[in-house]
Amino acid sequence: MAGDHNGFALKSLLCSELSASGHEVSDLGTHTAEEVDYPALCVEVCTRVRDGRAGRGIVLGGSGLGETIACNKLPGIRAGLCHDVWTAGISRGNNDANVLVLPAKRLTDDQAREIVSTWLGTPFKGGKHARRVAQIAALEGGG
Ligand SMILES: O=P(O)(O)OC[C@H]1O[C@@H](O)[C@H](O)[C@@H]1O
Repeated sequence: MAGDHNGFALKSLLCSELSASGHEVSDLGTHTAEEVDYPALCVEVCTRVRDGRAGRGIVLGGSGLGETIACNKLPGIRAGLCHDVWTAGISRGNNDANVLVLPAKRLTDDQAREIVSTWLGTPFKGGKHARRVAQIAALEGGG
């Protein structure tokens, strides 16, 4: 997990709670409320997901838009910006998202907890969605 200055507080809360519930969690920063640039934090998370050191990644920002754009620049990363439980379920079930991006400025703690829980607990549906995920992956080579 990682988050910029906008996501720092919620990220710290979620890290603690996920750890307490038995998940193995790495907090990759930022560790203060001081303003930071988020792209490098996205790379830290996504690199671990790509090389298998992490099963999933979670990134928090203000809107989460910049983080989503940055994460999806890395081949093999399918980052979904999720505002609610519905989009969390779609991003996993249909898109096999391996990175969850949360808009910290628009979520209560409880909303964030519900989104993360749904996202972690929803399996990929496969079938026609696997075909589409493969078509997306092919775009990484220039289409
Ligand atoms: O808070 P500032 O630095 O203005 O903007 C950073 C935010 O801009 C958005 O794309 C990202 O979600 C990031 O958190």
